[in-house]
Amino acid sequence: MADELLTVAEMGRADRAAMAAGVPGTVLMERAGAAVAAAALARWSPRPVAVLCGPGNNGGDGFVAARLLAERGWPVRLALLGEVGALRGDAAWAASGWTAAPERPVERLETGVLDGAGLVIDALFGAGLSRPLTGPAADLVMEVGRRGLPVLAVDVPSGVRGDDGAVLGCAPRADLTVTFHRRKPAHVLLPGRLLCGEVVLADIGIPDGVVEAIAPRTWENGPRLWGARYPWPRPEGHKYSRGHALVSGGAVMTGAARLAARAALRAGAGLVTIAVPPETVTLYALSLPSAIVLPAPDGAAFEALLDDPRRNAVLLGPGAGAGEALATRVLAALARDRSGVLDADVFTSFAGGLEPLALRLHDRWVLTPHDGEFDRLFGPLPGSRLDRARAAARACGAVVLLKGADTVVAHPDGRATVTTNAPPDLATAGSGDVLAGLIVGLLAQGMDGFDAACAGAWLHGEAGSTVGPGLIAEDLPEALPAVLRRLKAGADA
Ligand SMILES: NC(=O)C1=CN([C@@H]2O[C@H](COP(=O)(O)OP(=O)(O)OC[C@H]3O[C@@H](n4cnc5c(N)ncnc54)[C@H](O)[C@@H]3O)[C@@H](O)[C@H]2O)[C@@H](O)CC1
Ligand SMILES: Nc1ncnc2c1ncn2[C@@H]1O[C@H](COP(=O)(O)OP(=O)(O)O)[C@@H](O)[C@H]1O
Ligand SMILES: [K+]
Repeated sequence: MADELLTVAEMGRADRAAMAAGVPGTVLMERAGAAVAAAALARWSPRPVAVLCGPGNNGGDGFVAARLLAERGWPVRLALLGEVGALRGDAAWAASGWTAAPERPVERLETGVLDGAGLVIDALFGAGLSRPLTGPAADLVMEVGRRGLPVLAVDVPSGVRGDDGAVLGCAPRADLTVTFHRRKPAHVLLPGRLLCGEVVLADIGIPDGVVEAIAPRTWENGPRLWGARYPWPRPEGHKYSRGHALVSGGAVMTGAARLAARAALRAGAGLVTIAVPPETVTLYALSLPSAIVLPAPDGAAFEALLDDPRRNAVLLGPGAGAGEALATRVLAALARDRSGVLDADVFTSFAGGLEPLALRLHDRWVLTPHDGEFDRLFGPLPGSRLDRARAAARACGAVVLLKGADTVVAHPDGRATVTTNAPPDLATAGSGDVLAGLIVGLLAQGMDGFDAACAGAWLHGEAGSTVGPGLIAEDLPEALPAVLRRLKAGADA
């Protein structure tokens, strides 16, 4: 499946470009409807179908699918929101193909159309959804849910907004969603992703050059985006050529930096130094034999460690304790030519204002807030998670990774990815510390900020899926070798 995600506006441009290149709209619609019918035939045994059509081109796709399933002998009932006479353009053409047979009526959109149905094809609204579902459309969607009927959604489940996956009013929970040419953000962002079921991407004959011309800025995260630049160890390499991460460890919440350091080592950093309060050296050293544990009693001692240019990537925040001392360490790291990750308590330490950070940050730094930390640092920004992460990255000049079940990574230049492989088992204490450690480990090996954030988020999700139920944060670094072995086998192929 292609990784690009097209906004509704970009998809509109793709449709128009295809038509300008000589592919008529009716041909695109015929192929879209045929893909829907084919998906129904592939997934379900022959059964009575209720096709719910809306007043636009999404409804047009429904008319085509209805005709093709009826031609295959499936009992099909079709109901339309509005009047056939009010349909325009390609949708009117598609409706005429259905009504050409006198035994195929167009029913009013009322719940009775569901009687006897073993499958619902939801072709009410797709890209054109412009306001919340109300009236008969909402009634039908609610009734489909009450009856527990299987649903095949055309493009998106009706009520789900294509650009952000938000539900306007209500939307059905589909078993299968057939979308066209490229997926939209709604197929990967929550709650939309959870309502789509399985997503099938259908080729409707829009030439590939069209996507290149549109140059989309959003992708589903995966190794195809960054795998070619993954920093695998080289035969002629040695530990000093694999980077040296410096992790700042706290006095009380010592687990956070230990988890992060272990993840940085597993991600392949040649060396990891943890700078810790002197009274905790033994504790850190005993639990992490492969890390270098050095005492840093104060800010000056930490700066002395930073001054060694071989320590090329820095992690600040996990378990650090919010306040002036942490803020000073962050500004000291940013004053030097380093890359790094800012996480956890850093966001509280700079909650008063972004300016001191924004003045010094650049795109070899990655900020990894969850939603609460994000709002603390950037304020309550409007829009989808994609919009908000992009605006934050632009505002601070660094890569922003907004954590969650649909983690977004955004670069200040507007590129963004959505990560879809993270299981809910990752919602456990310390799992974010492991993510921060993975990213700093990759930065230490020379990956750029965007690649390191994307690769880190993806590896984190894969490690989480490998462990599955019962996962605790300690398991994640240990799951990494198997994940990396699989990644390497794919990358080498
Ligand atoms: N040539 C094309 O443009 C193609 C379009 N395709 C299909 O066309 C769809 C987009 O078609 P449209 O742009 O016509 O949009 P839709 O069919 O999604 O809906 C547009 C219509 O619904 C109305 N509407 C929006 N929200 C409403 C609400 N909550 N309650 C009542 N009415 C509402 C709008 O005023 C408009 O009349 C895609 O999702 C896809 O399924 C496919 O056939 C592929 C080719
Ligand atoms: N429901 C979920 N599904 C998938 N991943 C999740 C979910 N909830 C949280 N996560 C992931 O778990 C990690 C939690 O990080 P964080 O909130 O910083 O926890 P901690 O500070 O305890 O380490 C993040 O990577 C986040 O994306
Ligand atoms: K739909």
